[in-house]
Amino acid sequence: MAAQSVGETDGTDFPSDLPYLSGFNNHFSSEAIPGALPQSQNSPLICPFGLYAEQISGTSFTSPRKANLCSWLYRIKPSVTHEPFRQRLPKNEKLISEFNASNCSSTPTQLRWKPADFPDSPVDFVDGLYTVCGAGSSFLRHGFAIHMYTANKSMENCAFCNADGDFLIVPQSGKLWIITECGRLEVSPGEVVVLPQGFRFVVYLPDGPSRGYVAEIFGSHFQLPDLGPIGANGLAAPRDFLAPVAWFENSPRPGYTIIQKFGGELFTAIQDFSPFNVVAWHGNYVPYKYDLCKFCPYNTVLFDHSDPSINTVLTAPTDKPGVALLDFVIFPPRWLVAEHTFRPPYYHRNCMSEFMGLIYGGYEAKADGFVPGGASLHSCMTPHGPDTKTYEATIARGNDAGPHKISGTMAFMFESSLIPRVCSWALESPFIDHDYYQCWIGLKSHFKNEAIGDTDPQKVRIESENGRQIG
Ligand SMILES: O=C(O)Cc1cc(O)ccc1O
Ligand SMILES: [Fe+2]
Repeated sequence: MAAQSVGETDGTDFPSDLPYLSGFNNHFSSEAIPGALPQSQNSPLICPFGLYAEQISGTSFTSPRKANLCSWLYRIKPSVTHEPFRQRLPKNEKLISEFNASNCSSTPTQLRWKPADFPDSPVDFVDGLYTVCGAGSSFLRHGFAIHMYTANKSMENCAFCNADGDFLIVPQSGKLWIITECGRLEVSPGEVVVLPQGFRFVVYLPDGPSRGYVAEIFGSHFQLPDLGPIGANGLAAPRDFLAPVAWFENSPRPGYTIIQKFGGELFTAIQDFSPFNVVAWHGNYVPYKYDLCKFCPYNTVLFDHSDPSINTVLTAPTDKPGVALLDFVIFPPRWLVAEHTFRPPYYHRNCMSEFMGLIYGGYEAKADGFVPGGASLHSCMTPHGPDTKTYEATIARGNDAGPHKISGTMAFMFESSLIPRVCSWALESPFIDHDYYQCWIGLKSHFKNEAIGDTDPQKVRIESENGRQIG
C-alpha cells in the first residue's frame, strides 16, 4: 500500500515533477487531502469530508482473486449526476467496435500505410481517432480494435469514457497530458499508457499536433508476461509501471460533456461539474504508463533468431493458455551478436496476425517504406519478412559480421490470435502504400543445385521431371 497527497492545481498546467505510484497490479491508495480515504471500510455511512463513495469494477465481482480488478473512488459528486445519454451527432463513422461486411473487408494481402498527415482544421483526440482494423465484438466481450489518431487540439470542457474496452495508447508524435479520475499522467512518445475500460479521461496536447496508435481490447486486461526460464527478472519490471496520484478539481463546469463510447458508438451526457473530482481512491484497477526505454530485452547470444514474443511488454490473454487476445511486443535498441545467423526477422507465416507501428528510427526488416507514424498489417498466414534491400545487405555482410548494436529505434507489434477485418476507410486511405508488395518482388533465387551441377532453372526442371534425385 502506498499513500501520497498533492494539492489542487490547474488541470491544464501539469507540473514538471508530477508524482506517480510505482508498481504493476498493486493495490494502491492515494489521497489528495490527507484523511480523505476512509479507513477500515470501503463504504462508510458518511465518508470523510462529505465525499461520495463509488466503486469501479474492471472484472466481474466473482472473478478469481488473482484476476480481480476494482477501485474505490471518493468523490465530490458521484458519476451518475448527469443528464441522459444522447447519441453524439455527427457520428464518428470511422470509430467502430464491431467488424462486419458493412464497414470492413477481409484480405490476406500485406498492407502498409504511410504516416497520416496532421489535420489542418482543429481536431481533438476523440475526433481524431479512427479504427484501422479489428475482430470480435465489444458487446460479446471478446475481440480487439486497432485505432490510430491524429489531433492538433486539446479536448475542451469534455471527457472521454470507453465502456467497450481498455485503451493502450502508443503516442508517436506529440506529448499527451492525460487527466483521469485517479489523477494525471504525462505521456511522451516512447512511453505508453493504459486507460482501462470505464475510466473517464481528458487528453491535452501541450506540444500541439499529435499522432499515435491505440490498441483496444474487449473482455480482457493487460498483464505482464510470464518469464519462464528467463527467471524472476527481465523484460518490463513491475516497478517501472506508474499510476497517477489522486488529484481533483472543484470549480463549476457548466455544460461539461461526458463522451461515452458504448458498442463503438459515441454518446454524450451533460453535467455541471468536472468528472475529475476524486479526492482519494484505493484499488488495483487504475490507469498507468510505462517508459519503453526501461525495457530490459533478452535475446539469442549464440545463433539463430528468437521469436518476437521474447520482447513482450504486456499481454492480454484469452482463455487458452499461451494464446493472446493481444500481445504488445517491442523491437527496442539491442545488440545483435548471433553467429552464422540471418539476423533480421526470418521469413514467416504466422497463425497470429501482426499489426506493426514505428515510434522512431528505422525497423530492422525494412530498409525503406516503413517510417515513424506508419503502420503495417500481416494477417494470419500472410507471408512476410525482410525486404529485398535488407536481405541483400545482410547476405553481403556475410558470416563475419561482428556484434552490431541496433540503436535509436522503437518499433512495436500488436499481435492477436483473432484475424482482423480491415476498415474500408483504411483500405481506401490516401496513405496506403499500393506498392508494398514490390519490396519483396526483387528477391532473387540464389539456388545452386550442386548435385545436378547446373543452376539453369529450365534444365533443373527437366532433370527433376526425369526422376533424378535433386538438391
Ligand atoms: O514480421 C515482423 O517483422 C515481426 C517479427 C519480428 C521478428 O524478429 C520475428 C518474427 C516477426 O513476426
Ligand atoms: Fe512477422
